[in-house]
Amino acid sequence: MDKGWGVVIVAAGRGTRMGTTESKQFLLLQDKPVFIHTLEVFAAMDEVSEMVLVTGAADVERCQDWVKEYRLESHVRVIPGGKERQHSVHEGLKALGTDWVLVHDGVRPFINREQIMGCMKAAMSGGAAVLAVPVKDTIKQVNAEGVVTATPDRSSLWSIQTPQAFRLSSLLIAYESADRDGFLGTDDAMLAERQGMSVKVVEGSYTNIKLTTPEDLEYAAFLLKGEKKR
Ligand SMILES: Nc1ccn([C@@H]2O[C@H](COP(=O)(O)OP(=O)(O)OP(=O)(O)O)[C@@H](O)[C@H]2O)c(=O)n1
Ligand SMILES: C[C@](O)(CO)[C@H](O)COP(=O)(O)O
Repeated sequence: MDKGWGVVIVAAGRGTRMGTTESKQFLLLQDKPVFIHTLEVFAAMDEVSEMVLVTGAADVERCQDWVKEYRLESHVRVIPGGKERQHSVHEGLKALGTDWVLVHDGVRPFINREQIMGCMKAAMSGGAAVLAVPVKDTIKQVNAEGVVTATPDRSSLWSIQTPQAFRLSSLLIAYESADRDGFLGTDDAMLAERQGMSVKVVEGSYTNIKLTTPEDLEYAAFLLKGEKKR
């Protein structure tokens, strides 16, 4: 029997680039913590059978309280993460018992069902898929002296987002291999690519931002106002 889809939402980072006292995943957007906005999108999907929220060890209890407050306790388990994003994702993967997995950043609250479904469908036909958008700027490679060394052809460059979708057993093998080799990647697909897996890119939306630096909060408030009007 197909054991369906599990979701790992990572929210164990410190948000150093945001520079706030409170970690960015716990900041309020229209009175609701950022990570709750994110959880609610996945919790509303019948296609999702298991969901794990990975947070800092010191934040597990207050996250459980928030999860109860927003009536998500039947959907979400809260577990402690690790030092880097990759370690947190690995903890989440080990906690799941599904056939397929979506990995998503807790600080990308503007994801929607349509984009998630696109990613799931592409993974089920090809094994792995990531949401992404074509880059809008010209990208240059620059050396330590601040001098341009190359201008890659923009038509082949994409800005990679989450969710990223995989067969759980394959991604676990990729994570174990990275762990053994001391390899640290900046997204989940990088680890799958190391195993020779083919990763399909699914075009998403420029509004699926990762809250990273202070100006992102103003844009997030603007986006949320627009959502409420619809
Ligand atoms: N040890 C870590 C580090 C990051 N993350 C999560 O990974 C996502 C994307 O990471 P990023 O934006 O880099 O978050 P931070 O590490 O918190 O930010 P910064 O690098 O500015 O400190 C976030 O939801 C973050 O909470 C995590 O679960 N565990
Ligand atoms: C996984 C990710 O969100 C894809 O864009 C991103 O790579 C996370 O990177 P960060 O260094 O943790 O911001």
